[in-house]
Amino acid sequence: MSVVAQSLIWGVRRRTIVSDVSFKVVRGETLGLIGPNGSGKSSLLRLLAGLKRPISGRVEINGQDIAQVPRKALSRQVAFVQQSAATDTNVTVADVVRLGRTPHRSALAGWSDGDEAAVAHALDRVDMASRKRQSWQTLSGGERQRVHIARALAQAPQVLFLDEPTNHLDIHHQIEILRMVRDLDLTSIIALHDLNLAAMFCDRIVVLEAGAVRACGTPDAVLTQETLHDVFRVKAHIVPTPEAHRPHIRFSPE
Ligand SMILES: Nc1ncnc2c1ncn2[C@@H]1O[C@H](COP(=O)(O)OP(=O)(O)OP(=O)(O)O)[C@@H](O)[C@H]1O
Repeated sequence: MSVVAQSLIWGVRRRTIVSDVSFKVVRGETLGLIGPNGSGKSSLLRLLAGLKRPISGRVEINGQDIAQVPRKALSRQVAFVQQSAATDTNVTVADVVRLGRTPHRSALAGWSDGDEAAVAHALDRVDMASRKRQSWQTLSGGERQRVHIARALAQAPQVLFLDEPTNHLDIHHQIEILRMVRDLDLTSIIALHDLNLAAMFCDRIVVLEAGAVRACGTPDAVLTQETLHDVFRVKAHIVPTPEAHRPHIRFSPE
């Protein structure tokens, strides 16, 4: 499914937090959202996922204005992995992932084999199948993050929004999760702080600065010395890699 942001504006009181943001993500694409702390990445993701209403502008998913789509129908299409999603503590890992099936169930239908298979598959994808009976409360931060991703996968969305999904993850699981998201047959938009991971796994990157789009394009077009200096206030060398459009950034300590 395609996602289109059209002149999105959002803010609180007199402060504009998302400032006239427009871009298009095509079906199957993995878009990275990068920017300094407070640049508006989470706010923009929430607008795109329909969790916040813009002051003006609109979001279209597959050509449909999401403001016109009923919430349950939207949650069959769109899943959102939040930065620090709260979860009731007195539940098992499998219970948390089962919640992902909610949009697909009617009040009358019981829990089906299909639901159970979706949960098992999602747990498998994030390498947590062996922990399904473990209490949520006893998981490490990285394991919780992987279970939240499994919940989103169990939702069987066509568009996946992830806010800093690699927070808390060790390097193996950072790479595994981003590789899995890239290879899923769906459209994904991921807020990331690690610019090298964004370069490795995103087809295109949007750079946000003070709520506005500063640059948008392939990793090599966007991750330039100038942008890194101006937006992130760091000195860096951009090292080409054998993979087209996917540079490696070497940060300079000075
Ligand atoms: N509901 C709100 N009320 C007031 N200010 C808000 C609200 N939501 C977001 N902000 C402010 O808007 C700015 C952007 O926040 P947001 O969380 O979108 O940034 P971010 O780019 O995701 O940041 P980070 O990289 O630190 O996670 C921040 O300065 C934040 O304090």
